[in-house]
Amino acid sequence: MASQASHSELKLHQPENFQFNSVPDSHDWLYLYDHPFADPIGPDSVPVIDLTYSKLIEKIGKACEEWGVFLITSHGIQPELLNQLGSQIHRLFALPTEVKLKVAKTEARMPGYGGVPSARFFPKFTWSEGFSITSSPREHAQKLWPDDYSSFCEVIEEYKKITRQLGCRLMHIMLLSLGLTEEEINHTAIGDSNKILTSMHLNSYPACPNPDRALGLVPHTDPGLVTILYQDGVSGLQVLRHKDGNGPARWVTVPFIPGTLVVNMGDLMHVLSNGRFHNVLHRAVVNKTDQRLSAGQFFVPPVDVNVGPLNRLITGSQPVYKSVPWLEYWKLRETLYDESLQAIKVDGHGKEEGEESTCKPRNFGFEHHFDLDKRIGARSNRYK
Ligand SMILES: C=C1C[C@]23C[C@@]1(O)CC[C@H]2[C@@]12CCC[C@@](C)(C(=O)O1)[C@H]2[C@@H]3C(=O)O
Ligand SMILES: O=C(O)CCC(=O)C(=O)O
Ligand SMILES: [Fe+2]
Repeated sequence: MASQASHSELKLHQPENFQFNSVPDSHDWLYLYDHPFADPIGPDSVPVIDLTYSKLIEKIGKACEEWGVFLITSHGIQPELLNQLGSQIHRLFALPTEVKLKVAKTEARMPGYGGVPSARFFPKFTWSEGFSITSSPREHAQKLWPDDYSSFCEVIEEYKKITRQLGCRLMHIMLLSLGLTEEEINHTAIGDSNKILTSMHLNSYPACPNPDRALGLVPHTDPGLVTILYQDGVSGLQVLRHKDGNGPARWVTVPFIPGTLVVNMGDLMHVLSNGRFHNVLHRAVVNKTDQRLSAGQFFVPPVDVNVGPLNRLITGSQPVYKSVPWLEYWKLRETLYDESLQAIKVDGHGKEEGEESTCKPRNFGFEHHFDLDKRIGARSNRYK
């Protein structure tokens, strides 16, 4: 059970409690315009890949290398299931705060209602609520809806099962695109799809009185292999685009296209591919009129598996990263955040030109107003 202290802190920072006409200082970000916003039409439009395409392997490989994110259509998940997922997420976040607090997280990485672990590296609160699901949601659902918890569980379980197969299929295609044979794929850390682990995180970004000043989700890369993201009708996900050498880094909005799902590369896919696949930096912004809902499904290998550049990719060339157990990398992420990849680089592979820390400067221009160490302390205490 979460302590009273964490309950009151969580409650204080839930946007639904804000009856203000403007964003309070605790949620007021200065850093939103660190990079310009791209025109989403033309060369800066996120690739959309129909999974029934011919030359699918090449198309997926290209999108992984050039973008690190793409939208998929014809993925085989019934629109009805996606609609049900959207309705259940809506039903969850529409519950009164006191009810949601019955299942508040006791720690950032635990399942339940609350924020995301990466938020503690940032000086301000985000305009969002979250709900993490690591195994079955049943125990929490029973507390939220004692008389009707099964519909939530059934939809989540079904969606998890189907997207799990989809994610494993996509990762298989990604490895084929890197030139691996079926035999070689079987010997990789992710060759056995039965061993892949997944977890889910549901997000609600309430409409915000001043979206130019608030952020839905802090800029981050996903630490694992890949993520499949469902968005329920409103766009808000932005990816930082700078890989094509064409102009300065810019935030590109991933459009909402009905029936599509977003796929993005995490740090481990970047490592496995010896830096070829782009672990895309992304964040979520909010808007003035609509609540936005999303659901991320995160794919990771078993904790004890060693993750390093694939043998096939380092024969004849230098590995860019060391091979480390996934658990070790995960711990590095917990402390170093956006500098964790740098920590496992093979000596001699310094920062690439143009490569910058994802959230630099750490104080986000708040140095005159803000003591970030205190904020990180306050945020971690929330889970104590
Ligand atoms: C299920 C999980 C994956 C996640 C950590 C968590 O325990 C709960 C939230 C998830 C999320 C969402 C935002 C980005 C992210 C990196 C974070 O800080 O929290 C991911 C996490 C992850 O992939 O580790
Ligand atoms: O809600 C979104 O669009 C982004 C979610 C996300 O990046 C995450 O949960 O890791
Ligand atoms: Fe993410």
